[in-house]
Amino acid sequence: RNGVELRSLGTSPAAFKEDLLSNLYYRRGTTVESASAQDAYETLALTVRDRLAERRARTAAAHYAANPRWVYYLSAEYLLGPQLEQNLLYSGTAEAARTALEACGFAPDEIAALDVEPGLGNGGLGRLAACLLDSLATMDIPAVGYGIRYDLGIFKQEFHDGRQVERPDDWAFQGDPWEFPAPDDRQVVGFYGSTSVVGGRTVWTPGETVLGEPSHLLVPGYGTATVNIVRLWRAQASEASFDLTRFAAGQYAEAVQDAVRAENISKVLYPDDSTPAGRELRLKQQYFLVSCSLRDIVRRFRLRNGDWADFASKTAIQLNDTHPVLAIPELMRLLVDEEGLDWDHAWSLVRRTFNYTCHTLLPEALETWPVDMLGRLLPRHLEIIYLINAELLDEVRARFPDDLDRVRRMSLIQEEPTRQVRMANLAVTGTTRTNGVAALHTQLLTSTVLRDFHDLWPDRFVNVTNGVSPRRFVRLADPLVSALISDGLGTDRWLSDLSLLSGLAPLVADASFRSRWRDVKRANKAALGLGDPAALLDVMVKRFHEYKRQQLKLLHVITLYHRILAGGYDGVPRTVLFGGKAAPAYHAAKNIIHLINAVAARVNADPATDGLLTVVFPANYNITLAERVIPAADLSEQISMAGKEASGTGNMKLSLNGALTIGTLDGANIEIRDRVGADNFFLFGLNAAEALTLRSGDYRPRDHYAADGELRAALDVISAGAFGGVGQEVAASLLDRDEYLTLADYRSYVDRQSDVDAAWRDQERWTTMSILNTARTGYFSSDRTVADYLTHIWHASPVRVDA
Ligand SMILES: CCc1ccc([C@H](C)CC(=O)N[C@@H]2O[C@H](CO)[C@@H](O)[C@H](O)[C@H]2O)cc1
Repeated sequence: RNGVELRSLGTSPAAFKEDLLSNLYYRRGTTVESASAQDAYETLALTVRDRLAERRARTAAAHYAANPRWVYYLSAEYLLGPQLEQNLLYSGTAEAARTALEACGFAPDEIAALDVEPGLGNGGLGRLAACLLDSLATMDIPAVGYGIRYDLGIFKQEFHDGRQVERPDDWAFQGDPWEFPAPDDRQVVGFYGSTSVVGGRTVWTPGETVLGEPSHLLVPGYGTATVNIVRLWRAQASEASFDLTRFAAGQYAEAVQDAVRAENISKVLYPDDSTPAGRELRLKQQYFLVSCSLRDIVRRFRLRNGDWADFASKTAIQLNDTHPVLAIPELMRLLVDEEGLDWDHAWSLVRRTFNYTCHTLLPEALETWPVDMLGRLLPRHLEIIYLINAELLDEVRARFPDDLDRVRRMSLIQEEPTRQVRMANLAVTGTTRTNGVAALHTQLLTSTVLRDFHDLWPDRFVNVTNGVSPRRFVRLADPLVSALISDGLGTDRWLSDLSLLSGLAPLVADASFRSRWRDVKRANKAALGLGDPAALLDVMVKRFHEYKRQQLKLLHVITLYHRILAGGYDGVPRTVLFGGKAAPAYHAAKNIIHLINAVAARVNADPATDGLLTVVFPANYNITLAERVIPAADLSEQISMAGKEASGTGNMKLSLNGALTIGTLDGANIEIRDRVGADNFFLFGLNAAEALTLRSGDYRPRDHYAADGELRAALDVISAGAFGGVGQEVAASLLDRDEYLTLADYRSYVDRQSDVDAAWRDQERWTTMSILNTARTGYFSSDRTVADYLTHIWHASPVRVDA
């Protein structure tokens, strides 16, 4: 644009080294001789970032010229992972960087270890958002991710006497070289206050305002010039908030209290991943994200478009679960109150602009907000929600006359026991498409929690099965298997077309390929350094939740221990690895963590288990650790109660890295099994319908306790306090309630584990199954997921960016 030519940065090692040195001097203000490792890291990051920023400039120019239809992804969470390795790979400068660093006397691995990961998410939902952004850029789709730049990310997990202890995660303490602050795009966000009608228009006068300052990170595409962005908002006090009078009077705390109050909005990520904390600050965070992002989206629309009628055709906004659903009444407010559009026109634009992804089936995870809290914080939005509700219920009454129960169930307002706004109902009502994240999940959504809405608007519901980025979770995490795959296929094009993995299937007949495949897995286990690399590495890594049933894996461990103590043990040597955090207020999950560490201490200390059974639980499971554990795994534990795990994405990452799955017919496990073949999947347990029947019938967990000696022994040893008196409440809740049918699935699970042992003993058979798991799970690429979103929901097209 305006004929300004961008000088392109050289890609040669010499050019890279030259830039690294000049950045060290001019941007870091130090010299090679006196530079610290942190200096080297920051300078390296800037030098790599510059090369991506050059592509970003070209991308922005191409997008401006194309005036395309945009995909905007609104998410309260992003688990982007460490940025350095990714940006070295995507900029093609990994080798040049290593040579330049060594030439300057820096140790590349020491420098890379300084790369912190922005832990701006809890688990599956946050990581999916990051994988989708990676695929959108790789597929040249004009897209922006919007989120919150929390000062403190997901807590750091430490174990003290086996108990989880949470430590604040001040991830940007050293600053973040990858982000671009953009203070000139600040937005003003209002809260509280009141509304009045002036000249037929409603005016909201907020009681307080804060500023939203954006900074963005680059989201490079793989194997293409496109570089999109993710824009993260940080709350700041409006300059007027510092109270000089109070300061002069020595009331220092009071002088800054408004500023602190404002900044608190983006201070910390809420560490819950199932039960909403229901705190007003969380609601403030959600509106803060929505208000800043919609204003920025409208600003961008106006750069190239003048007619509101074009807004929906130029803008597809995806709501990542209910957390950003206030965007629906907020856009109505902007269009009706600020832009003066009439209600119906505004409503049709809003509905055509938004789409909603639901990520859960747990009733307690579906957010509702107290009417009085929402009405106090956002008075105009509550009015708009009431108006939307009135129209909805008119439609319901017209379609299902005299069905008061249905009206009560579908209302956006829950009346009993307290008046609450149902965010999932608002999400379905105010969007064009609602999708689940796996076939079973979408089917259950439309037949249970959202059944009424499916009855009213069946075509609004569509399934889009999750996926994962093969660049992050195969190429970056597992360079050894990536090299072997490229060698086996004779190309590395599989990295942008994962369906090519199917070309590996015939290689199961090639004994040398099988042996190289085994060597890679063993090398990855050795690199992980947890347990004997020759042992079967049995991995369960995910957030702790009783529906995911880490407690079932633990009962299996205790059963194996008992079998070893009993003598004549014929199981294969096994290392059982747990990884994952529990929400700080989720005591049942924290008790399970405590018990796992107590059992591990006992099993690992007992010489009887040497060479047979080891239990490891590395603390602080995050993307960085996942990238080390997943390539090393032989067995993937996906053992949730059927009908509870919406999809799972760890299951996909582990299969793609050649781990075999033991699992239930839940979430995406079903689709993984359908693709890898029943012979290459260890299935067990009740399916969703059977589980629901048992759960809603008179399920008595004690019957299983009474009927199964090994189960009884495992529960008794816990209840007896044999593991340092830890975990008795875990055993008690399994015997009394067992909400997630752990005891009902125990026998089927433990017996299937014996089949795992049998398969492992035949290493050629195991390796064949492992190669077939990788070969047949190309479908679970987030590129395929994005292609499905484009076909069924977003309808956006790629814009070519010249290299
Ligand atoms: C309000 C508290 C809260 C916060 C986060 C959530 C998320 C929806 C929980 C989550 O991460 N769900 C997971 O999303 C993944 C991506 O779609 C799925 O693969 C997992 O099955 C699902 O548990 C629920 C409730």
